Amino acid sequence: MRLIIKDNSVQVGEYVSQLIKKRILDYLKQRKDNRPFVLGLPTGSSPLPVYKRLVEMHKAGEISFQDVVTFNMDEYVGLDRDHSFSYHYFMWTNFFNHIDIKKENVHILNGMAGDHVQECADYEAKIKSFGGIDLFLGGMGVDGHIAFNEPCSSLQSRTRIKTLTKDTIIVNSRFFENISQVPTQALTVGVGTIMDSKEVVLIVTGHSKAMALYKTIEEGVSHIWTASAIQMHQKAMIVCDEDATDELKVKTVKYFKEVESNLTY
Ligand SMILES: N[C@@H]1[C@@H](O)[C@H](O)[C@@H](COP(=O)(O)O)O[C@@H]1O
Repeated sequence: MRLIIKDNSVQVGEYVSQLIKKRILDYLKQRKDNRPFVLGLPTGSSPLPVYKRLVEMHKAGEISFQDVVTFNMDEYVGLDRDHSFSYHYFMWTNFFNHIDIKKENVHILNGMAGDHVQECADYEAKIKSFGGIDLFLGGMGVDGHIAFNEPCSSLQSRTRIKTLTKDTIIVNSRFFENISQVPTQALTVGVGTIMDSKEVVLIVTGHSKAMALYKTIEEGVSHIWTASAIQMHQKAMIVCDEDATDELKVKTVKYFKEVESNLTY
C-alpha cells in the first residue's frame, strides 16, 4: 500500500485529480480495442476538491470523459434520483453535469428499486460486462467504513443492501436538514467488489478520520474497520492530509514521506 501525505485537502484534491487524469489518458493511449476506462466513484465531502479540479481540467481541454464509464459506490434506499439529498443528485450537481460524460455511461444504484436483490445483482453484472473497474476512488467513514460497508461487513461482500449504523446516520445528517430525514438503509458495492478493482485509491482528510486511518494502516485487517481490507490489495493507495495522520506513529509518517519523495504517480 502507498500512503501519500499532503498538507491539506486542496492538495489532496490536486494530487488525486492529476492521478485520475493520468490513468485515463495513459489507458486510452495504449488500449487496443474500444473498451472504455472504468472508474468507480464516491460521494461525500472528501472527493469534492477532486471533482472540482477534474471539471476545471475538462474545461481547460486537458481531459475528456467521452470514453469513461463510471460506477458509483452507493445510494440511499428510498430517495428518488431527483431528491436533493440523493447521491444521484450529488454526483450530477457536483460532477457529471459539468463534464462531457455520456449519460448512458453513468451508473448509480437505484435506491428506489422495488427489488433490491435484483438491482444489486444487475449492478455487479454490469461492472463485469465492462471488464471490471480500472480505478475505484473512495473515501472513508470516521468508523473506517468504505462505501457503506459498515463495521462487521464481510470483507468478501458484494453489492447489496446495508442497514446504516447510528454513527453513520449521525455523521451523515450534516447533509440533511434534520437527522430524521437520513435514510436508515443504503445499497452499496461490497468490500469484495472494491477489492476486485485493478486499483483502489482512498481519500482521507481531516482529524476526524485519524483513528480510522491508523486502524486501516497500522493495525490488522479487520471487518470492524472495513477499509483495512485494502491491505490485501495489490495496488492500493491512500492520499491523506496532515490532520488525518494525527494517530499514526511518527516513524510511519516519516517512512511514507521518504518513500514518496522518490516516486511520482
Ligand atoms: N457512503 C459514504 C462513504 O462512501 C464516504 O466515504 C463517507 C465519508 O464521507 P465524507 O467524505 O463526507 O467524510 O460517507 C458516506 O458514509
